[in-house]
Amino acid sequence: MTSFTESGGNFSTLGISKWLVEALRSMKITQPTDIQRACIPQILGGRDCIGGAKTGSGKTIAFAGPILTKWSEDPSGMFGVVLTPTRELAMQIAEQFTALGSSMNIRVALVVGGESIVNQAIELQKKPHFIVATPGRLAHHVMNSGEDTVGGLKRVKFLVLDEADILLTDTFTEDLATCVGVLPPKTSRQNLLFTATVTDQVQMLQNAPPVPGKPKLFSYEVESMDNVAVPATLKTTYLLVPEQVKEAYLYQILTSSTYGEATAIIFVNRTVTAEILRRTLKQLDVRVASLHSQMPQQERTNSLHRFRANAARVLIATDVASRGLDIPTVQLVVNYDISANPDTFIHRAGRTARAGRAGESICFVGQRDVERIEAIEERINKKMDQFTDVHDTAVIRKALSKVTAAKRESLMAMEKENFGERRKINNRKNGKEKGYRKD
Ligand SMILES: Nc1ncnc2c1ncn2[C@@H]1O[C@H](COP(=O)(O)OP(=O)(O)OP(=O)(O)O)[C@@H](O)[C@H]1O
Repeated sequence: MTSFTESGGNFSTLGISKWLVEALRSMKITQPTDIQRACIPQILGGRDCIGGAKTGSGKTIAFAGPILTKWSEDPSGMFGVVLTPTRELAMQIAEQFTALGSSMNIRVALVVGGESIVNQAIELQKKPHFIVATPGRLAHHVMNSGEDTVGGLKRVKFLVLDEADILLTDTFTEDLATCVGVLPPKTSRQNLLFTATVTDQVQMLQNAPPVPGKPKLFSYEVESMDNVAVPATLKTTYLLVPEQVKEAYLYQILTSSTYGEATAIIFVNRTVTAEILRRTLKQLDVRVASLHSQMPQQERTNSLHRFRANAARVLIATDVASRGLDIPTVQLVVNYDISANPDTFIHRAGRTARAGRAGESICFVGQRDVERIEAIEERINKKMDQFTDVHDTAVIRKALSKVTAAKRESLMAMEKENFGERRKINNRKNGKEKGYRKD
């Protein structure tokens, strides 16, 4: 059974407020998914909650629904804080809260890196109902602003860690502690953790002893019948590709009769690869945008807008785009590079095949990637099929020479613009790029 199978009940019977049921209905959301059905009543009942469910299965409404219901009973002061690992995901969640709560005049502050600190402080002083933030930037405000700006945090009723597994890694420990340090004590707030990949750190919290004076933690993982960790509607394939001709294969796929119109995200491991690919594909007239941590925030935001609006149909991205982004039109995810962490595959591939839709993931496999693919197959409990839509001779004949020329020009332009040097300076300023930056 998938999370999108209807199995009775609706949002009203789960306890969601009438105004919010209406708001959901206007978005054509009427039947709760499994994770929503399980978690909403428990959260409304005052329990902390750890929710694990596949990508695209509706975790956001599983927490937004009950929080907004509770808030509307007493819509004053700062009510909740939602923390996420990336800026773009924070933007998306802030937009969702704003859209859902618009009829109730909700005020949502977005507090993320790369945007004006002063403007954010002004927003915080206006006492928004909700703060959606990346931990680094919220920690900055906590440490550098006065009571008038962050004092309201002392009274929030809810803390949400979305993509909890990554927020519980070392990268975020310090900032998370700073943020949580100014919230009310654990016993006086509800803590909600959601993730598609329940890691050992998340499990440790599941097994934590009960907090005296607090309802027992509710921990729920949606079980799939087949035990497969990716959506049932996701087709997973691999393609053996020699390192030197990866660009040509990618170009061939993106311009083939099957995928020539497809909306696609291409995941790479390094910002420099993203930049080379973006420039190369642009020269070859593919409508392309990119998203990585070496871009100024305004460019990141513009890129994502262009991609969402289909002004670009291919997005080249590092793992800043692998978590949570909900772009229903994405049909294809290419793992151009394979990540060393199998969970990363789950999140990347999860940018397609969302909410019961079909989608496809292709992994480019070089000689050194074989073990990584095996680890992914073991993690997701599913064997990938071989991708057969592209043929070597056709690739060589049609694509290689023009792709090589376009790549050469791209590299020359990047050298002229000093891309590598700028990257090193940025890395020194921000801590080394690991897909996530402390922002
Ligand atoms: N009950 C529902 N009925 C129909 N669509 C829904 C329902 N709940 C959520 N959706 C839609 O499903 C999509 C995926 O939801 P959401 O972004 O919350 O997934 P997620 O589980 O958080 O995924 P990820 O793990 O990738 O962050 C969204 O477009 C959302 O609007």
